[in-house]
Amino acid sequence: MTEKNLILAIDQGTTSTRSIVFGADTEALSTSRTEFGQFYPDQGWVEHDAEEIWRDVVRTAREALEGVGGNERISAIGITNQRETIVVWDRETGRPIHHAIVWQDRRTASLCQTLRQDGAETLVRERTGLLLDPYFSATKIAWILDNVSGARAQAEAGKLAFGTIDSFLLWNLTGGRVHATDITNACRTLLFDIHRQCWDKDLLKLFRVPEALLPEVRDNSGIFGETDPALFGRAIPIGGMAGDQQSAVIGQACFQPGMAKSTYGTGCFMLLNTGDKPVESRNRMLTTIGYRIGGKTTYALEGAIFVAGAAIKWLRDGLHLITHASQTDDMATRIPHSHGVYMVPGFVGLGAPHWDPEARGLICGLTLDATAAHIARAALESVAFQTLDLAAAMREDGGGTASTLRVDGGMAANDWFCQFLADMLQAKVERPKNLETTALGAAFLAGLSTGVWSSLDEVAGTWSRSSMFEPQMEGAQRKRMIDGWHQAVRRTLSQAA
Ligand SMILES: Nc1ncnc2c1ncn2[C@@H]1O[C@H](COP(=O)(O)OP(=O)(O)O)[C@@H](O)[C@H]1O
Ligand SMILES: O=P(O)(O)OC[C@H](O)CO
Repeated sequence: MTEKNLILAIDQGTTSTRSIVFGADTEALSTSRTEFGQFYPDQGWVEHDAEEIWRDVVRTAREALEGVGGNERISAIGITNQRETIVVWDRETGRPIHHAIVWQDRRTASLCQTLRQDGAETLVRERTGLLLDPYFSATKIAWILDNVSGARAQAEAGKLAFGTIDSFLLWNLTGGRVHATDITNACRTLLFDIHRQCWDKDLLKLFRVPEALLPEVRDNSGIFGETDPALFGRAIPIGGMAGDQQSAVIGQACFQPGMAKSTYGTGCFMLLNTGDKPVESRNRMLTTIGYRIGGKTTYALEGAIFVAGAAIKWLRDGLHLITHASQTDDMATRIPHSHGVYMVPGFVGLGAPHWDPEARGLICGLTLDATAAHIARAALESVAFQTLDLAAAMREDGGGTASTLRVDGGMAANDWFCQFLADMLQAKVERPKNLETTALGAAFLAGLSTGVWSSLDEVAGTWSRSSMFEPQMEGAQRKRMIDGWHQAVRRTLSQAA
């Protein structure tokens, strides 16, 4: 019999869907990737077509499997996904009743504001570790139930299902047999108590979400179900699921308290492992579940920045200053300093630590000798400055100071950025050999449940570094730059900080 020691990881991100087959040595043997449509039906609204996402998942998975000669050696599938984005679908037909509402969407900002004024934030914070912000899922679910004709009544009658993207994919992969999610996705909905680790009736009432909509919540590693044989030629177990940022924690092997990773994709998400205790933040960081394996929960502190690589994408698609994201590396290197130009990429408001959905972006400090290179450099710098703000907040929260930050995601390929990040953080920045850390994390979770890897220690042993960046910048220059950044941020906030 052929040995089954390969894992198919599905990484369903905000702008792209990837399927990657990994070997037991963590090498990516075959990859298929596709970008998909972003819909902006109104100001601050962001939607995806969940059916397009599903078709892309099937196509890329089939292509990745073809790259390794078919499904014969596949032990399991792991799923990782953009978090907080919601889908509501009809249990009978499997069809979504509305486009997916994406984590970046701000349409429920005023509802969040009303709930805050009514004093609901304390309850939300205590139970979920999160804040009342349109970023999270609950208000988006309520929006669909209130705006799609007949949806609320159907939801109450148990005819509809809600899921984050992992759950929607699992439902479809299993031919509509399994309605489940994993704990890292559940804990981002605003409906889940991270201490008791269950859906919370008070929160369901607060957000007016009927319980009949909800999926079952499971550990990150374990058999969630088997694929419909019609999809990939045989039934394949789905052995692991996690939200993409937590999956990157696994892929970066940040298994010890005090270890931190930052993923630079569309947004940037920094997670610090805080061990088996949730750390409450005084600085508007999120307390979240890092992973739960074998019933054992590891918590994390998280700083969420909504725009990281998206600022570089905007230079390309909005301003047409560049044709490839990687050009920004050269542009930033060519000029000796930023010339006092700052960009605050508040395109969809600002996340941690400000949580200001009404803030908007700015570029400031322009003089006639500023060039495209200064703007490109300011965009890269803004992501490092934001990471610095997160690190400072986590330090004050007593979450510890990571002397080393492990980075991944598309932007982490940029050497100039990684060096500037090390300079700002005054910490070492480590880049792993495999930058597809998110997908690798999902592969680890799936492979742990089917015996491809036997323990987290074995997984940690596979991590290896490709580059290390150490702080070099002189103190006074660093301070000047950081002061300028904070002045620029103050100008973007909707209410003076
Ligand atoms: N060399 C680079 N320098 C700066 N930004 C980059 C570079 N390569 C990719 N990016 C940015 O990284 C993002 C893509 O990263 P990725 O991890 O694929 O994101 P996601 O999973 O959110 O779709 C894009 O927004 C792109 O602009
Ligand atoms: O698609 P990414 O990689 O930017 O990740 C999105 C996050 O999960 C949103 O919380």
